[in-house]
Amino acid sequence: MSADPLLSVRNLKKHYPITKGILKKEVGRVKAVDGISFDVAPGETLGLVGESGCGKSTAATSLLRLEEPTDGQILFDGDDIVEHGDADLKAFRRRAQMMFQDPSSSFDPRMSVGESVAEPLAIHGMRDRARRRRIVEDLLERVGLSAAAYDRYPHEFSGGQKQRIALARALVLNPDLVVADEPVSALDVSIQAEIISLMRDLQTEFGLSIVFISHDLGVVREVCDRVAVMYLGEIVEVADTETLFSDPKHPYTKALLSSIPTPDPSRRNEGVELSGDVPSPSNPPSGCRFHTRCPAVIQPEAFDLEQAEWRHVLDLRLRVERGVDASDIREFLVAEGEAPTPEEVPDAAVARELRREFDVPQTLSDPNAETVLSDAISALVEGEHDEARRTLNDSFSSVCERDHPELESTSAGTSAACLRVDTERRIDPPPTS
Ligand SMILES: Nc1ncnc2c1ncn2[C@@H]1O[C@H](COP(=O)(O)OP(=O)(O)OP(=O)(O)O)[C@@H](O)[C@H]1O
Repeated sequence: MSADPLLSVRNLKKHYPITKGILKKEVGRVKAVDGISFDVAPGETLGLVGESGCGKSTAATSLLRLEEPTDGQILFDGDDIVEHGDADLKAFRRRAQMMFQDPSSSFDPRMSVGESVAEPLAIHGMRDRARRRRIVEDLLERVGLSAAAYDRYPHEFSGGQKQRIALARALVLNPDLVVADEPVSALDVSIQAEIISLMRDLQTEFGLSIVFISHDLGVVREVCDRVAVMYLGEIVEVADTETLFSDPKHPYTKALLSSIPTPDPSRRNEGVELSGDVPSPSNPPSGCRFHTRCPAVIQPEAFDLEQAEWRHVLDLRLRVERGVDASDIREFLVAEGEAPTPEEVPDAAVARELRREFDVPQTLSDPNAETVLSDAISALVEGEHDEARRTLNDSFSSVCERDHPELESTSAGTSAACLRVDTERRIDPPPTS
């Protein structure tokens, strides 16, 4: 980015307290946004993408101070808006607007479209009603509606038209920044394309910076100059859009990209499957937050397992840590007709079922790893849960669980927070020219 950034977010955090009892004692925190940093240049569109619940909307509302951030700096044109008092905050709100996903709930049904769009002008002190009307009628035309829309009511318009009206309202104060939270997700695909094209035209016309939030990578590719990928409250990769799509570096970005439907039949089976559930932001995993699901999670140097095999072994270990009861497996095998009673189910069948459940091969490709695993499984089958857990933990732990990766520059000239990227960078530093 050549120009000074319009917006610089540094280590932004938003934690929500989890409270209990009538005294509302804090018993934990949802780390919805947990230390994100990024810049947006004048006239640039930055995409913020990630699965549902990763903290995109919280990032949006916190960076506009619609909610108070827990920590961090938000520099807008060089001033930290976290420090702003009421007057400065009001001045900032003229220059930074928000657009929401659902156009239907964005409008007061009792106010005419014109009154709704003109409302920010009135709030910011424009008393002259006729002048407000002129500005709004002009804007309604620029978003592809007619000036006559001024006196009509929101229910008379379709979803796409309402989003045009929402755009007019976001632009009425001639802002420098618009934060758009899933602005086209509620619309039909054909209408989405119209609104995206309109946003682009208006961005050029108004010289706007946009933070564009979406879970839809296809839309992000259409709209954004650069993209920041979020996972569980953190940014894991930042790249210009074309590089992100052609040369993603973070395993999470690769998985997100591979889930986009493709019409090319030869590429349909390239999907990277993510294992495991999305962990809770109130208790995020240690080290790299993605290690519980990452297909590229690093294995201990002592072993040489196939990558997928290692992933499954680690899944089994993480599950054993939470508790696996061999007697449940015995009951299951009785139901499957393996034996008449749980006591009669052979130990070997329990061990086989446990491996099958986690897609772990009946014999691992690395004999040393196999010895450890079979010892641990034998302990588990005999009800020695702690012993099994210790054996697995001693041998099958990953550096990804211990070390938290920071955003580092990659060989593609982008940034990613992954220990593999860090290793690659150290082995093969990018040219410094
Ligand atoms: N007011 C709140 N109190 C407690 N937890 C919250 C609050 N708002 C959001 N969260 C939690 O913070 C996390 C991030 O939510 P957020 O809505 O920012 O994610 P998102 O990526 O925008 O998801 P979506 O696309 O589904 O809106 C979620 O676990 C959510 O449940």
